[in-house]
Amino acid sequence: MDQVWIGTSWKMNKGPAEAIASAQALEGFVPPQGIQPFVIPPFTSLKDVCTVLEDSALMVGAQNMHWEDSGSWTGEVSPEMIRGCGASMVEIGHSERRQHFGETDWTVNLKVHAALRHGLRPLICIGDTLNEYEFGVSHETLARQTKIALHGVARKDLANVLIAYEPVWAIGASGRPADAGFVSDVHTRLRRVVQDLAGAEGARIPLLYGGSVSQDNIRSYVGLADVDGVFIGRAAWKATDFMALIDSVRDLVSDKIAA
Ligand SMILES: O=C(COP(=O)(O)O)[C@@H](O)CO
Repeated sequence: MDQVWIGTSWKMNKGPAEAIASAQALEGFVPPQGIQPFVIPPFTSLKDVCTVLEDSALMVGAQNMHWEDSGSWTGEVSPEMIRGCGASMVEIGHSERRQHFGETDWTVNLKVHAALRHGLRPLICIGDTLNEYEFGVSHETLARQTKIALHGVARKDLANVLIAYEPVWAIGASGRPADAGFVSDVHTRLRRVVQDLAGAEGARIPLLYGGSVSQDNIRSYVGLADVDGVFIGRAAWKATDFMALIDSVRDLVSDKIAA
């Protein structure tokens, strides 16, 4: 592993003024060696945040995207529009979009192809529901979501793909953080899935964990061998908290990179 990814999505929070202020607070941040930080603001601030963070160490992404280049898709945003704002990443298939906005494994696949076609790095979110977890079929669900998301993707493009395992039951104020042992098991199995799909290229896809990550538990996830980063919500919305979370795993990351 050559780097650890630590990012936050601001979800539907921060209007333009607050988003710019948060970006300005992050602008001069120098992350510890081996950590690639990223922020994912709402669309209304995407261009402004990209401008503020243009020469910074942070990457910027969008929270969603349509798969077509343009057309009569009222309310949607195309890959070119996102590129035009200056973003280099795009979050695809977050469970909140699957749950509330009809996102399916198949639309995730279309969006992954579109992102790669347009030079955007897709951050593919996969996750098991509480029912799936309790019935013991999490691994089947995650393998299915991963295989469909990556279906037809050329091996050379896999170097630009990120996957975040985010149990639906772990996300948000009512979620409970996943046990590190369970995350380790999931990631080890996911590693096998991507390796079976795409050999050495698949084996290098960064696998992040997300869901109620906080200052109390971040080290338990980042310390795991098959966890290549974390994707954080609430606990990282304040810029100072985000930077503190990153700083708190400095030693773990340098050990990981050296290993
Ligand atoms: O949803 C996510 C995690 O949210 P938490 O508030 O940390 O539970 C993840 O996608 C980052 O936005």
